[in-house]
Amino acid sequence: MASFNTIDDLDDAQRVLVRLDLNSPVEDGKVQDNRRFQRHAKTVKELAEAGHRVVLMAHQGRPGNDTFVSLDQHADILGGYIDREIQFVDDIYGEKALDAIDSLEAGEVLLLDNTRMSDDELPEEDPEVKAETEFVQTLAPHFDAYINDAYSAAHRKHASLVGFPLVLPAFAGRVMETEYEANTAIANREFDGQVTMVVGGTKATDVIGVMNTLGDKIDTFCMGGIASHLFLRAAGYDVGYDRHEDLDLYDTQWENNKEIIQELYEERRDQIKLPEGLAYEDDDDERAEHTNEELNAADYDYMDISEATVDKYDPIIRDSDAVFLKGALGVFEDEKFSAGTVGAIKAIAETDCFSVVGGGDTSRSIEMYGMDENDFDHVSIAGGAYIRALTGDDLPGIELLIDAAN
Ligand SMILES: Nc1ncnc2c1ncn2[C@@H]1O[C@H](COP(=O)(O)OP(=O)(O)OP(=O)(O)O)[C@@H](O)[C@H]1O
Ligand SMILES: O=C(O)[C@H](O)COP(=O)(O)O
Repeated sequence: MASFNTIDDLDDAQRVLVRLDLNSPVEDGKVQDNRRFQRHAKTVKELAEAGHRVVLMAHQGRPGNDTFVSLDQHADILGGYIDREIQFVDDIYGEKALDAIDSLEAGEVLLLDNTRMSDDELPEEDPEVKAETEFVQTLAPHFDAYINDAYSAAHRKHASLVGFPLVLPAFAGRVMETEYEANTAIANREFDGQVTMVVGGTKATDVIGVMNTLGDKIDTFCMGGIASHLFLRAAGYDVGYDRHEDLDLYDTQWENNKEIIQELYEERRDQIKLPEGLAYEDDDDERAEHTNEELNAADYDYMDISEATVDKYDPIIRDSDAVFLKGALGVFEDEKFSAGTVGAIKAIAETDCFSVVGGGDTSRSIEMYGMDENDFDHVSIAGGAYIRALTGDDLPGIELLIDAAN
């Protein structure tokens, strides 16, 4: 396996700039604690205890979304995991940020504000272009080393991820190391028996990517979440349309992908298991269900797969030698709509198979519903990056760390 330098290779008493992925669900303006904080805390704690001056960068949401918030709450949550204060500055590379960076003492930790508040961060561009941005050029001279711990964002060519490795000595953090090793090993692994992929969540392109690339390696796809609605629509059912102007879950994804969804559905009909029905909230705020024939996209938001679908997927999972899950099968954050996700995850946990659960949001369901990370071979805090690793795609953020080591 190709390799990179890690924090074991750092010189003593360095000024380190560390990229984490603390991108989290936000409910009513409140950032929700999750496994990303817990995992990254290990890297931060180790660096601080070793006496480095530690400056952290991370993103949250995207401009225009209601999850696009400042990182002040993130500093408190992360600090709780490492039992030391994490200072926060509401600036990224302006005078305020540079003053705070330069006054840091050995062993102290400072979090800069949401990297996506800088116009230099988001457009996906080549590393050489990102390295020339004001963002990178202003911050880099204040540091001895750059550490990338953001495996789950390594598929993005953003300034904080691909610009710095060209101008500073670059190292991998502990999360980067662990996820890279686990996901690369998984991508190359062969299984004797049945291999099942349970796919859900909100990002249809992730699901399509996996089906296209791994279609011959995976025996069965059990479908839930938004992607299942789009495939049900390809199968002729009345579902997968946007009902809310402010929530673009379906129409754009359908417009951009309809040919490929229809083609995949035709070509792989035996492999693709679709829901038998979907659940919605009735007038008494209770869970109710429609069979596929009863689906009515004009009047209902469908938020989970039906109980009959849970029963259909259960034996498929239990008969498998390997199960990969990416994305939730329903809106598990609301207990009423957790049956699909919890049913699948419980069946995986109880089966003696090789199992991987992936997805930043999805992996939260494990603790929420009383299960344990140790019930699975690997729980990845990455979503898009995990999918790309499974399909063998290179992750630019990691390629640059490998280049830096050679
Ligand atoms: N029918 C549905 N309607 C609306 N949201 C849904 C539905 N089914 C699943 N979801 C949502 O999908 C989310 C999880 O999937 P998502 O695509 O965000 O991937 P993820 O697992 O968090 O990976 P990533 O790290 O890429 O974000 C959950 O928060 C869940 O509420
Ligand atoms: O949560 C994620 O999957 C990563 O942080 C990447 O976020 P993005 O999909 O908004 O680029």
